[in-house]
Amino acid sequence: MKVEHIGIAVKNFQDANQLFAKLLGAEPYKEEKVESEAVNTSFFHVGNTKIELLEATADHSAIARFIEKKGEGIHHIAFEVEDIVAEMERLKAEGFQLLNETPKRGADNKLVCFVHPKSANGVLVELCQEIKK
Ligand SMILES: CC[C@H](C(=O)O)C(=O)SCCNC(=O)CCNC(=O)[C@H](O)C(C)(C)COP(=O)(O)OP(=O)(O)OC[C@H]1O[C@@H](n2cnc3c(N)ncnc32)[C@H](O)[C@@H]1OP(=O)(O)O
Ligand SMILES: [Co+2]
Repeated sequence: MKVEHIGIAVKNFQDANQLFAKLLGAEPYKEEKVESEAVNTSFFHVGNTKIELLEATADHSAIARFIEKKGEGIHHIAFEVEDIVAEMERLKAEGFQLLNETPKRGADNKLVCFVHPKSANGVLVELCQEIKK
């Protein structure tokens, strides 16, 4: 398992993209709107992992609610898994609370599932499996 990306909740997508481009010395390799999560996302390569910036596109978005409560900042840690269904079964059996019954389509060509922060010491965890072409 490796850290696939670190998700950061931001209020202003353009400003945040410019700031992280300066910080990392590189432009994002991808920008993608994900309607199902009501977010705009951008991705930066950082070594063998990534930074994902997330801006809410609607008030009901998880990112909007997070920023309202906690302000901008680190939102989640995503782990890359080979078989997301098997990992979901394993975590369920270990007593972790999953936030979706089946994998759902995420950004950057992934199937994703989330683990409730209450099950993970206050950290929102995302599992990601690459969708093979
Ligand atoms: C586009 C896909 C992309 C990808 O990589 O593919 C993404 O990463 S999308 C990311 C945005 N989508 C999600 O986060 C979906 C999963 N999240 C959720 O279902 C909710 O955000 C949830 C359940 C984690 C929290 O929901 P909500 O904010 O409505 O509930 P509460 O405010 O009552 O929160 C409950 C409890 O959890 C704490 N909390 C909330 N968010 C986080 C967080 N990101 N990290 C840590 N803790 C979090 C919140 O403070 C509450 O704790 P309490 O002690 O009761 O205050
Ligand atoms: Co993510």
